[in-house]
Amino acid sequence: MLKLTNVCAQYETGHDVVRAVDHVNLEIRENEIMGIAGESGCGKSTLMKLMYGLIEYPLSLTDGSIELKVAEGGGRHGTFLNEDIQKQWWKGISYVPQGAMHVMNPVSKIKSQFFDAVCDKSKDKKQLEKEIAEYLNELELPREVLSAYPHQLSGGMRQRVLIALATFLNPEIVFADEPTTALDVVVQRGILNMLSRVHKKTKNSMVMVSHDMGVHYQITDRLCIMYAGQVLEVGPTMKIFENPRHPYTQMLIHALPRIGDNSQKEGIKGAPPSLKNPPAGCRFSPRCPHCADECRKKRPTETWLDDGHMASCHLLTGKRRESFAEMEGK
Ligand SMILES: Nc1ncnc2c1ncn2[C@@H]1O[C@H](COP(=O)(O)OP(=O)(O)OP(=O)(O)O)[C@@H](O)[C@H]1O
Repeated sequence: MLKLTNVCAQYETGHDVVRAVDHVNLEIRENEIMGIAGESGCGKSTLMKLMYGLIEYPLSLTDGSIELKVAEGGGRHGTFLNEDIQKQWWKGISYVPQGAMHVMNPVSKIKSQFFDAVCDKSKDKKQLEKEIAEYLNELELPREVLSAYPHQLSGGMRQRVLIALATFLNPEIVFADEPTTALDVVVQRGILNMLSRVHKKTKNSMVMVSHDMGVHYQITDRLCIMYAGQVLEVGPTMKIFENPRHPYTQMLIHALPRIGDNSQKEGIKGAPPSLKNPPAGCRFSPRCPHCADECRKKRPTETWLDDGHMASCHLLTGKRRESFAEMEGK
């Protein structure tokens, strides 16, 4: 339903450009939760903005296309390209941005924020308020939040209100950017449960950006691993956790703490490259323990493995494939 083909996008910053997204191919399917993971600055939020059609200065799309197909129903079906995806905001697709406090109007009660977002003049206000209260109730939020200002709610409650606001009109795709960041683990679990509940009820698709692999493990169906503006691996989440194919993903997963495992966990040495002047070849090669000459020179192609699992690494192609498979088997 949402397809990115060879997408490249950059930010203009005075004299320089930051190539935040580079040749990305990705598909969001019906009724799935797709997770986007990677280190800070790898382009996760930018990719999400592009999928949401939020393409405005200093960000521009320099190559490729983003195509949204909305199914029949509600009089909003059709195919929308790039910036035109904005025509589907709220009803067709919606966005739960990072930082609930910053995106809500601090001087407006939650009720007014719902009325502004829903913006259905044909509906009687009392009826609309009743529907909103019923929806909040379904999501286990008290109706009293409607009379509150954002600062009167806790961080977790504000985030839940934002999710309710974004999903009230039953959009076909919900984008959530770091929905659990800066919340303690108990509140985090509540937010993840709420997202799962909305997903099960509406059967919509969700795209969730998080740098927290634990969050992806708990909630996503498929996972996309980004590094330095590129997609290194995509596949069913469980497959990626059980059998990560890209060395970067392997290192990310091996660095996760596990109950009963007291071994010292090592972080990934080095730092991601600058997106103003990224290295030729594989962008992970300066940090990769398997780096060879071809990795420094040539960008690896996408290699599709079994069951919709893709990784982009020279170890998965040509002669090195067999020796890598042998080494992994040991
Ligand atoms: N408005 C902007 N102007 C210039 N550069 C930007 C802008 N927004 C982001 N960038 C740069 O684009 C790159 C990708 O940023 P992006 O926010 O998409 O990464 P991210 O993976 O979401 O990071 P984080 O997890 O820290 O939010 C980074 O190098 C960042 O500095």
